[in-house]
Amino acid sequence: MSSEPIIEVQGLAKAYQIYNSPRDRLRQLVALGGRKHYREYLALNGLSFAVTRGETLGVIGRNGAGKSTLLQLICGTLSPTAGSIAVRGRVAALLELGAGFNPEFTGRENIAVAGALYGLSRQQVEERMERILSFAEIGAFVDQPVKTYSSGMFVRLAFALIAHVDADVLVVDEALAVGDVYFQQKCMRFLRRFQEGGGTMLFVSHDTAAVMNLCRTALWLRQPSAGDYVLGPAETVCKAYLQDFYARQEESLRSSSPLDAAAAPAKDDVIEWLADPFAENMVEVSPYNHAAESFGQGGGRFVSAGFHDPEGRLLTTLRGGDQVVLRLQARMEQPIADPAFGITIKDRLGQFIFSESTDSAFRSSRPVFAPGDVVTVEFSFRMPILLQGHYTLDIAFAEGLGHEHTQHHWVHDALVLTSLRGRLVQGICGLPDLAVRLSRHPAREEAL
Ligand SMILES: Nc1ncnc2c1ncn2[C@@H]1O[C@H](COP(=O)(O)OP(=O)(O)OP(=O)(O)O)[C@@H](O)[C@H]1O
Repeated sequence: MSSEPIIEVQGLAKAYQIYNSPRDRLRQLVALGGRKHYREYLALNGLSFAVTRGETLGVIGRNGAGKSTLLQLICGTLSPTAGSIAVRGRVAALLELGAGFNPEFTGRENIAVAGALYGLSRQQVEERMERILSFAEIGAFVDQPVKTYSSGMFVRLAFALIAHVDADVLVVDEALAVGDVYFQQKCMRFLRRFQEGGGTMLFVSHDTAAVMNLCRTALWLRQPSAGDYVLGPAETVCKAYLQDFYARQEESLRSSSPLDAAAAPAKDDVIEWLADPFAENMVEVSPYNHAAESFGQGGGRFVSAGFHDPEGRLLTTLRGGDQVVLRLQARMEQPIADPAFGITIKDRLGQFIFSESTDSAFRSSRPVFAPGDVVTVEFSFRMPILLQGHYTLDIAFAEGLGHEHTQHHWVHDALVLTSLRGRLVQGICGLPDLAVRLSRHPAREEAL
């Protein structure tokens, strides 16, 4: 990673014109003598920062703090009122995916036109066309006008293009929330590969956990109109942002419902609480996705995967904290010595929540499989409590011990777990069998 700044922002300001009525807007159009029929609102004021090549900068701020304005200025879709922006390289934006597509053109034609706008030569577009189209997974629709596409197909095509334009800088908004869970995971895999390959990224999110996970540094647009920004290590900036967020929340709570702490009655000396049924974490489980993206040498291939209860019944719904059995089945295509199975549950950011493998379990027994064998492996465990949202399960079948192994079949997002509700509001996962106990030792009563 070099320390050369790839993005340099100096004294940036952006003023919007605010009209009190449509009539004022018309008046302004015909105004003479420099009379103003609008107020100016400074969305950004005197912002300076630099991003070095290979760095990912997180941008956080409350609603209306100016995050989209900043991204659009960097992409060149807005021009600054003052200050300068220098970007040394090709910028691609995961903002309004597909905004530039012509609805009358086919997928193939749109890729050719948009690819050229991103600076690809005709030959490069031709060479990459099939890869882009297969990445987009839109099948025979590639030769249909994009106006006939579903919203998912449209977004996939636009994303496939972005993933193949060799961008130096990626500008990413919470656009990642678009598309289905498979598409989101594909996005995250691409972003992580882009980072590992030395790409530079600007990542805007309301989610501080996402920023801390993906970014080394962060910029908080605290009060941009007053030129108030915080720039520093992602963790420090996110902590300060959260502290401010809670301080504001407390303030608004205090002003809306004054609480007289002294008058609060303490009825019981001991309170015991066991996670109640209404706080149960319900998780839906999808069927095994036979068409899921995968890679590997193919010496053995998965044929099924599913969660079961301890009695062996296939589950379509389970609860965080339940004892479950994750059963995987694979058919062998060639002789296999030292097989290994692995599982990983990932959150929406593609972050590994937990991973397990048979590596230690098989180390002493060292099983051997023959071609045609159908092998079943079962992982039994207590399901962790999950936050609300989508999770996916990757499964892998490999050959070899420890780090020395050949991957035969790694299936991305083989199952989707949808956590519908639960008591958990933050963290990565929660504790099964949580119990809470409070004891109070009353103050000694004064002798009468
Ligand atoms: N075209 C516009 N005309 C007038 N004001 C605008 C315009 N676009 C944005 N603003 C104002 O500028 C400020 C910054 O808006 P911006 O959309 O950049 O914030 P944001 O941080 O992206 O917000 P959010 O998190 O809600 O998407 C807001 O107060 C917004 O109302």
